[in-house]
Amino acid sequence: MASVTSLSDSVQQQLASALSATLPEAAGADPLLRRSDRADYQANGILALAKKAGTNPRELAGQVVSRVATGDELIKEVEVSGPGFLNITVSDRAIVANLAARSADGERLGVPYAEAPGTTVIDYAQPNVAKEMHVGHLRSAVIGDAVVQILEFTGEKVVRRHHIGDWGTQFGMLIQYLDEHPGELDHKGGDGVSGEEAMSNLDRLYKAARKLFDADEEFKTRARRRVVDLQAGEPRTLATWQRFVDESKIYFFSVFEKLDMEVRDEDIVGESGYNDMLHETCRLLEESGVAVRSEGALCVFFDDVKGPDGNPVPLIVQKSDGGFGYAATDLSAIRDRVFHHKADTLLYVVDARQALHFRMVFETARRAGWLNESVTAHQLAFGTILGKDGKPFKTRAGETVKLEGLLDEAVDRATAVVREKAGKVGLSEDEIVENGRYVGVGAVKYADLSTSAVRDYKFDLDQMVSLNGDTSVYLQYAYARIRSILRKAGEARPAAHPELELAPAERALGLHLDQFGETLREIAGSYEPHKLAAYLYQLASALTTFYDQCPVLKADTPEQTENRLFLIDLTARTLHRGMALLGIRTPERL
Ligand SMILES: NC(=[NH2+])NCCC[C@H](N)C(=O)O
Repeated sequence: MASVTSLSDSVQQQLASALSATLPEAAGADPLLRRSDRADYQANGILALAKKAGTNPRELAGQVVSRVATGDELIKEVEVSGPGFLNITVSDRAIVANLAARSADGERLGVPYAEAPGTTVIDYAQPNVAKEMHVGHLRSAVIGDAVVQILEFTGEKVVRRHHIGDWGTQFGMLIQYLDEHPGELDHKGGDGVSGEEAMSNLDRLYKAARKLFDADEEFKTRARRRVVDLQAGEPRTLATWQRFVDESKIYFFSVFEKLDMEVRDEDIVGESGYNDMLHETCRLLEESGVAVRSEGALCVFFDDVKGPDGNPVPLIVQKSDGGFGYAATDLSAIRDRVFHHKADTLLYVVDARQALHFRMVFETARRAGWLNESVTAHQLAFGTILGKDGKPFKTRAGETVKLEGLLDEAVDRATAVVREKAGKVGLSEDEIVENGRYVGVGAVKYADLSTSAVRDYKFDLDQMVSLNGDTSVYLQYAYARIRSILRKAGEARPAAHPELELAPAERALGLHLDQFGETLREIAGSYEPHKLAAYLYQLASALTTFYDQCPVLKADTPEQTENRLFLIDLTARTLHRGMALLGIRTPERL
């Protein structure tokens, strides 16, 4: 099936050609079409073009109007308004015909692929080995997953990278401790260790190792030696290190599963994965003069990065003791992603508090020539999750909040909400449990995805599972309600009736459905999934108005009923697809 040109794109093209026929120097100029309350669209671009050409804007607008073909095909009416705007109304027939073409396009709903898709490597969902995941990791996972889904839908080649923290000096202490207490990571119940048990094992071990490290000088020395062994790739040390990684992965996967999110083992390439590249990265930076030795350390300096004392704060690529840190790994990862994976875009879904690190790393890579105009890197920085009190989210004891507990609580609350209505819908206990899970996890994801990522937001479960307002469960109910009407009407896909006149609420719904592809196109360029959430919420709101004003099963004629069924069917499929792109399920019955 074929992709569908949106009504707004078609109108835009017609205006642009009328415009360039009227004013040849305006060829290729953008008529700046926007949705409008006065008509379907308003074009605001003529004003500026007329000024530039030294002609009267209203006159120019009038000439453009006289060149636009009007009728039933597409543009029904176009008129000059105000100082030189155009108000455009499209025909009912064009709306329904456009939607019918979308409906015929199966799963893609007429959404075109990007014209020139590229390769994006996206770095997201990157917890740390032997450490509990926190709410920041939740944000990275949820936002990153949505961006992956949206980019893949537009045809972009996406390489996923989970840059887990699995390397560094802290492993010396852990490895040494485990070698001295070999039973500590054994699983009591045999092989089938749960994620929770894995994490509590690791946590206990971490605390014990830390305690010994701080108290016992000789242990400290032994631990430091193991760091050297690890970096040298000494086999026994590596084997012990691997146990930490494996145990942590059991835990990570259990959390990702709870999040209802696919993470593939082969996409987990942690900091250790770049170990072999570190020396070469440093050599390249030093030989090109991008990095210089300063007090023994290999450093990159920036004019605009200074400490409180006014002295420059460099990016340290290699410490004076020869050790490599976070920056060396990230610079090596850039080389791998650009030269091996042939990426043209690198994305990093990481906490805004790491913005300076990434700014310095990206600038260093630019100076080295690894990044340039055609190979770019962006941090999709996200803000902090706050508690209800507006302070960073902590438990009462001041500890960071455990992710699993949070998800469990969301699911509990959601299950209660689902249960309340379950009788009316006739849900079985299994369905209640399954829906509770999809509604609860969806609530958490949607809350995260419905505000701009850089903003902090309050984690408020009551609000998140509320049936009214901008929540996932509101959208999920909108979907389920349509599905229930369609089931009542019989499962055959309803046909469109372009010959019918549309009510205002039908037009509004139809014009919004038409914008799906454009919304995705915009997001694929700006990496702002919250705009998809906003789109879907507006879609559900347009649907609510439609229900209020347009009886479906009791419409005036059978054709009108079928056309309305057709409209809500396409709405349901658009909701379903859009929510799936956000990583949220839409149960059939709720
Ligand atoms: N390439 C990167 N540095 N990615 C981000 C890694 C995030 C890091 N593991 C953390 O927990 O903060």
